[in-house]
Amino acid sequence: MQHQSPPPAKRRRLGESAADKFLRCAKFILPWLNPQELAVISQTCKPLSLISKSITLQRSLNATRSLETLTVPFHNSIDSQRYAYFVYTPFQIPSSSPPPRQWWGGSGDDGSKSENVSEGGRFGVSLVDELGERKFGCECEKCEEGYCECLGLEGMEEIGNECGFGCGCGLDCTNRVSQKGILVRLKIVRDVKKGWCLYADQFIKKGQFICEYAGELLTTDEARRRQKLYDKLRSTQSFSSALLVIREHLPSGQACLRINIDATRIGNVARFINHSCDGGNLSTVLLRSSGALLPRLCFFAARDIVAEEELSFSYGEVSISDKKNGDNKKLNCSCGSPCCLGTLPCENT
Ligand SMILES: C[S@@+](CC[C@H](N)C(=O)[O-])C[C@H]1O[C@@H](n2cnc3c(N)ncnc32)[C@H](O)[C@@H]1O
Repeated sequence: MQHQSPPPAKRRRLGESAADKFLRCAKFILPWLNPQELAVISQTCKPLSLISKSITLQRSLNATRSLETLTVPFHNSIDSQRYAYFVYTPFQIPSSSPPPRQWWGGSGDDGSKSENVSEGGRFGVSLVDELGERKFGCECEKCEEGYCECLGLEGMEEIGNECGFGCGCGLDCTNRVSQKGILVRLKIVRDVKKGWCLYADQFIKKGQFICEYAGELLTTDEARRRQKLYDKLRSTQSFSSALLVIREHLPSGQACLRINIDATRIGNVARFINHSCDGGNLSTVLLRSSGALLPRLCFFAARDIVAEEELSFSYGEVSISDKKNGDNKKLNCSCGSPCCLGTLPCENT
């Protein structure tokens, strides 16, 4: 049998199709890479450099990886960092080590919401069994605006109740304002002193829901371990952590529920909200939802907020020990408010 080589034109087509396959694979794989890996691979050849550039652009256009209804872009006019890299979750999740990879910035990532967030997912740790049966909850089917007969308020301003997975009503219930994701236009802006900052990109009315503080739920031991690691990283390089500790005093007054949420590696846009010594323009509410084991920390507009305003809240009281902390641990505050204390509150984990 005689083997005939294809004519030159056909050979070129065969060559092109191998290149096409290579590019198709690259377009599939590169969005899974982190910025360092992307930078390395972009130096190997021109086509991969072009794909990396397009991924970087897509990433800078939407921090939410299409897991929210609205896009949240990055804006940076002060240095070359185009975006902040972290894994996006719209809700609290159990801690994950190592953090999973997440596809981000490929073509087709057009900013439209790609996945419906399940009710179970939104509540993180729920009191619903594996078959989805309610273990407890209420029978409500229709609730009044902001009120469900089944859920009595605790009488504490910063704690609220919403219908949830354990209720008979659906996601369109009016008593679930914090469960529909981010519905106000936001953007993430780079500042010389504070790093990334979350900004309003539209007028936001007082009382409107902004977002929840989403991230990994940690045990206290793990929170302490990570805080030590973050303090060390900060002492050697420019590094921002987003580990929040919430203490909820239970009605008995005898016990305190401690919740550690780390949005440093896995989180949502709330990880970009900076501290302000004057309390900022956001109020925080611990929201309990029927069927959920743990409350969620949610941000609401504390007053009318205009477009282009930075969103901020108070990270807590600045203690004398925060001010005395050695240079390694002490963080200077640049909130710019007239009552600025010059030091960021430091969580004593
Ligand atoms: C939850 S993160 C906020 C987002 C952060 N700016 C970033 O670039 O990712 C908390 C960190 O932001 C910085 N930060 C927050 N508020 C600040 C303030 N008022 N002044 C200076 N830095 C601030 C500190 O580095 C702090 O550890």
